[in-house]
Amino acid sequence: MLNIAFIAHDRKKSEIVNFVIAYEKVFEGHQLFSTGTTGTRIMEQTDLTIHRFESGPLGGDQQIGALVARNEMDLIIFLRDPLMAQPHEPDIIALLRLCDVQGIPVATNIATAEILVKALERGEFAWRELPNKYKPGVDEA
Ligand SMILES: O=C(CO)COP(=O)(O)O
Repeated sequence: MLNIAFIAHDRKKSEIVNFVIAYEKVFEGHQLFSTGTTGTRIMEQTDLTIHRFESGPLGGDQQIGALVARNEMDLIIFLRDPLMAQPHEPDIIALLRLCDVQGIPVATNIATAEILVKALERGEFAWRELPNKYKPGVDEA
């Protein structure tokens, strides 16, 4: 069982709801998390149970980031709105940065989300369940 998070900005909410409906069977065996409003919207339209954190602007991205920092989040679908400024932009950047620090698969658009969910469906996330997972590292300059 993997930990999966859903996050979508307001003009991407319908897109993420439709995406999760389409792959509900794939997601139902996993532990699901979301920011506040995204989770409410998904639960209204599916039978999934999602642990909802605060709304994004109130700290929800950071709460998900805390799990990422501990390498406890396995996959994030984060449909960002690239055409609208967000008041909590620093939180969004921080979350994506932590995903890169830990090597967490994160989709920020629907095309990547499709590819990752198909990989999930095929069982290609088994490496996330290994005890040591991915060990982040950097090359010295
Ligand atoms: O703003 C968000 C992510 O940055 C999403 O928050 P909500 O799901 O509460 O709308």
